[in-house]
Amino acid sequence: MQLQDKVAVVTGAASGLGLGSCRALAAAGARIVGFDRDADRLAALRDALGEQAMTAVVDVADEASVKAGIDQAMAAFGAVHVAVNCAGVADSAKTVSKGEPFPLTTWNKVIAVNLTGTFNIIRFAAVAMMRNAPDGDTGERGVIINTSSGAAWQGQVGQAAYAASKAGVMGLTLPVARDLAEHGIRVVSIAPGLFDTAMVAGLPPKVSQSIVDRMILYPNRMGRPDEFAALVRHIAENTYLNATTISVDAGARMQAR
Ligand SMILES: NC(=O)C1=CN([C@@H]2O[C@H](COP(=O)(O)OP(=O)(O)OC[C@H]3O[C@@H](n4cnc5c(N)ncnc54)[C@H](O)[C@@H]3O)[C@@H](O)[C@H]2O)C=CC1
Ligand SMILES: C[C@]12CC(=O)[C@H]3[C@@H](CCC4=CC(=O)CC[C@@]43C)[C@@H]1CC[C@@H]2C(=O)C=O
Repeated sequence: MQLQDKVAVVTGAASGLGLGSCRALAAAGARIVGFDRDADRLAALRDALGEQAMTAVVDVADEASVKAGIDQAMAAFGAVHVAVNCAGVADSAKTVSKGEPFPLTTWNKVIAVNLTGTFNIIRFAAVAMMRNAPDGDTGERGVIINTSSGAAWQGQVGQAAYAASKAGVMGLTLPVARDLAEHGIRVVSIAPGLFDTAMVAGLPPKVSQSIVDRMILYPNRMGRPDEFAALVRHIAENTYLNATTISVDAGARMQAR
């Protein structure tokens, strides 16, 4: 899809990979609709991108909030062509810790934001995309890009909920692409390795440094949000990519424990 003057909804837009995606899609000429639950940092995004962007405080886990956000995007820009799911949380706990089972509040939160939140955006964005005229050459009406994680294959200690949510994102990619193919809508997920964002800044430095030192092949550093965003842009522009999950992880391979 040619991105010039298209409308891209990005969740998790106030930080990290979502913010990087907003910048890259805007640089390609798209108008940006940034969703996040962090109102203050959304204001900074709007200030940076000016009239090319609108923002809305949206909780992706909340159906009514997502519907209202997509309605706002339609009212402001008249269409949705691209949806990028980056909103996510990484709360962790061991399956049993000090004799106590994994708190279900933590499980439910992680699944609600990472998995149900992704599907909420997919559902409402797809309805909006179906209203687009098909592209004259390709028949394309839209593209949906989700963020899974290397943890979908190789979750670490304490990551049962996070890894399950990200495996869920990977798992829905093919059936949703099948559902939407007849409407000219593609669905592709990305499985990032370790990227330098606020989420990773929340890890103990020893943990992130040990992943970088021992588990990343080359280049031996964390990824930058612009490197993730370059892949988002490529997926949006390359109409032949569909129904798959692409890793961008510098060859990260985790040890058993
Ligand atoms: N940074 C990394 O190394 C990796 C990140 N990921 C995934 O990439 C995505 C983006 O993460 P980062 O940019 O690293 O994190 P981040 O913490 O910098 O950004 C996440 C954004 O999501 C927003 N958010 C959280 N819950 C929300 C909700 N219910 N509704 C709306 N917005 C919400 C936050 O306010 C924040 O702005 C996440 O899904 C994460 O799981 C996956 C693999 C590696
Ligand atoms: C740290 C975190 C969860 C993970 O363990 C993954 C990491 C991204 C790089 C990875 C790739 C893999 O193949 C294995 C898993 C992992 C090390 C994730 C970034 C954010 C996740 C987190 O829990 C943050 O707090």
